[in-house]
Amino acid sequence: MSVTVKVPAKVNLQLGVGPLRDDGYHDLVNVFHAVSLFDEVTAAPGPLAVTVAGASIEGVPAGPDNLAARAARRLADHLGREADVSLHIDKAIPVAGGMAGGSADAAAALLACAALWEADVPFETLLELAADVGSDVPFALFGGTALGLGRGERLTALPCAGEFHWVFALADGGLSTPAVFAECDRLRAAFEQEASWPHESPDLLAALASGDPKALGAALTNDLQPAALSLRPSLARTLAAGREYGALGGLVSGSGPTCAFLAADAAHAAELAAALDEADVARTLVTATGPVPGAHVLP
Ligand SMILES: C[C@](O)(CO)[C@H](O)COP(=O)(O)OP(=O)(O)OC[C@H]1O[C@@H](n2ccc(N)nc2=O)[C@H](O)[C@@H]1O
Ligand SMILES: Nc1ncnc2c1ncn2[C@@H]1O[C@H](COP(=O)(O)OP(=O)(O)OP(=O)(O)O)[C@@H](O)[C@H]1O
Repeated sequence: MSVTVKVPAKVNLQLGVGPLRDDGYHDLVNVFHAVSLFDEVTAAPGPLAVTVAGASIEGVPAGPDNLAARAARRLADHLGREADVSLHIDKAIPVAGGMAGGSADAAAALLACAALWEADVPFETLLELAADVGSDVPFALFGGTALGLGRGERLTALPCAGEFHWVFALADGGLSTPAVFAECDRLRAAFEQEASWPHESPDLLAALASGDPKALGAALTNDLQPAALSLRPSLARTLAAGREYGALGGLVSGSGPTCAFLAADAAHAAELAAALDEADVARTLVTATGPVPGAHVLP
């Protein structure tokens, strides 16, 4: 018997970063949006092991350090049982790309193990266990569009009308999330910018609620973008090309280096992806839609 869970990537529509906390994290105003790029995680009985397959999986640990294995151990601890599960990850979400691929696999592993072990774990408890594994993990269970406060783990669903069409420009190599947060702090100190408490953007929330892509494109913001650009200056060219070829909006996704561009509809997304491909400003271009549901067991 085995259980397979499908889990989406995310893009951050607003990422407001507050001051550094004593525990090494930053308080965030994090508007998450789940998009149709998916990993699949399959759990089967056996000694704890992780295998990974996919076209671009360099740097993904196969073994106990994989976030999926950490999630399985966290659930096993909670249930007071052995983490006797063999996990296989089929990866399509870019690695270290700012789209929460590892967090997605952790969320999928929690759900797959709960089903495999026939453990009746309430959704609220799964969200708490998810937050112990990483700040982005609860949202991968939650899906849709949501506001994340605290480290990003305190979630509230946001109204979102219709479907948005995205183009993702994937970069060569990843960026380390802690390094990008540290660069954000360094830049703020260097330019004597006081980190203020972020607030939800009313324009962004209104654009989501009305399903207006033009308004959403104009309201996208990411406080980590200057830090990602500082560590990876070539992203400035990618973002400029998106603007030049008519994206309704564009930004670095989370800690980067993936850049996300909003299109008016499916045809516009395909055109934009082709133009950016031709301009040679990214390793590869993929189109996706959002919002999509969070992690779920496949029949
Ligand atoms: C950039 C985002 O992807 C936006 O959704 C997330 O904030 C990152 O979430 P994540 O990858 O799950 O990050 P975690 O594994 O929880 O934390 C990794 C490291 O990122 C930094 N970190 C993360 C989240 C947060 N709110 N403040 C931080 O400063 C800390 O240095 C932390 O040690
Ligand atoms: N299942 C996994 N998939 C990808 N990376 C993993 C996984 N488990 C552990 N890792 C490690 O975590 C690092 C970051 O991977 P991930 O793909 O989650 O980054 P990310 O998408 O930038 O994350 P986020 O958007 O949450 O900041 C990888 O470089 C790898 O060393």
